[in-house]
Amino acid sequence: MDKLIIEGGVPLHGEIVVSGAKNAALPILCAGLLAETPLILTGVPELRDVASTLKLLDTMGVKVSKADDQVSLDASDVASFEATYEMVKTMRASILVLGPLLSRFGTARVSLPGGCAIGSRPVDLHIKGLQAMGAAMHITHGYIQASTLHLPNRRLQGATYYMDMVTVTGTENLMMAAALAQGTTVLENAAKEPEVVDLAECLNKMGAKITGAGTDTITIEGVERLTGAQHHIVCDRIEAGTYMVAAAMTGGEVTLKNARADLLEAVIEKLREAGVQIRTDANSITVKSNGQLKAVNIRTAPHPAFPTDMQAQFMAMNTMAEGVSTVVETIFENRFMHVQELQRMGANIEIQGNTAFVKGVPALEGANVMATDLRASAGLVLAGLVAEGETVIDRIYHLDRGYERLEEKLNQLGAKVRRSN
Ligand SMILES: CC(=O)N[C@H]1[C@@H](OP(=O)(O)OP(=O)(O)OC[C@H]2O[C@@H](n3ccc(=O)[nH]c3=O)[C@H](O)[C@@H]2O)O[C@H](CO)[C@@H](O)[C@@H]1O
Ligand SMILES: C=C(OP(=O)(O)O)C(=O)O
Repeated sequence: MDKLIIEGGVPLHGEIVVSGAKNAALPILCAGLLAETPLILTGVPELRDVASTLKLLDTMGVKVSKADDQVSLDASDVASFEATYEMVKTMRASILVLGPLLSRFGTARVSLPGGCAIGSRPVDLHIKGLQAMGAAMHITHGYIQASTLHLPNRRLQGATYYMDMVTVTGTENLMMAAALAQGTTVLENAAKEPEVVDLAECLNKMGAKITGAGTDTITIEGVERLTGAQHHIVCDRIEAGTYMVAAAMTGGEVTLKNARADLLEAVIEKLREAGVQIRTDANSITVKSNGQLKAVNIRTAPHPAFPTDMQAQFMAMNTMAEGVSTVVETIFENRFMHVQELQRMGANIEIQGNTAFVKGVPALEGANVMATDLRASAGLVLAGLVAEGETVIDRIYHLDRGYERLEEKLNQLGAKVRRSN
């Protein structure tokens, strides 16, 4: 199993290009199922989750071709309407095929994702939303079995649906389902994440009629068919945020190209509060720090508030900052798996319920640590970059799910990172 070995203590300097967003690419690849002619995507990151999604689409009969960051999907001959347990367990975002399959083909069989390291992660709102649109939904043997065969013209029926929690993939699944429904769907208390907006923009290019994406009410006027289009995936704000924290912690100066400050307001605000200098323009962000940071309190919440996907990285930063901070996780009940590992590196952290109390220490120490989920692993990499001596991170396949060419990009900035097996 691959390990990452990091020699800490090198300030990062230079420039890197931020990749396309994993969390935009995955739903948009699934949206390819909706199109009767080829969908062409650029800016698709080279990630394990993207490879898993392409494999899943391939098993359904979608013709997939890929060259560098361009992916072309031809869903004119889909023959299977199933996402098996084997597929869904490697990547829970596979649930995103449910809405497209059901609305275009009237039938879908998708394994329930179940929980994961960060929490229970139910999909009840995806299911209830589709039921509100008239679908027959049955859960049997761990699978969601969905059908529209009893509905007029076998089409989902537009509905108004209030989601009682803000759910990103739930909003995306229902938006894709509603795109081909008969009549108008209104999604209330919808997720406002930039990746939802990117999906809506792609769907509109494919012929959908969606307004309000990026606000908490999204209106989707169903159309009879969707066609292919060309779309460039929005930049990965979480990847950008992770490198921003890396520059801040190591006391360097890093420019991120293809990064959008308007998608990172809460993160930028907190870094400035920590004493980091940040300059932005339309398409890039420059972070400069002397490595002397002040601890900052964090509370995760749906966009535009502070993202849960940046919580572990800021926790790592707080461990070496001056002062005491609280980190409150309100989205996932178990997203503190990095804490025990950071403690192994000398961090002073105490957890009470969904709050971590972090007291900055003068220095972290390199140690052997274990990656447990994607962003927890990113937090450990950041800690390793400033720790004294060598940090060895085991189980880095988690990182490969979401960070394109991580060690290459870090080394480009002067870090000393290598992979070994
Ligand atoms: C592929 C992708 O885009 N993943 C992101 C997505 O995950 P994902 O879409 O799975 O997360 P959700 O936004 O759905 O989850 C938010 C909260 O709603 C709850 N919930 C969700 C659905 C549901 O049917 N019932 C329910 O109770 C969850 O348990 C959680 O407490 O948003 C998360 C929150 O920003 C991010 O951490 C993930 O990186
Ligand atoms: C939790 C994440 O991804 P997923 O929803 O795919 O598990 C993430 O991107 O941090």
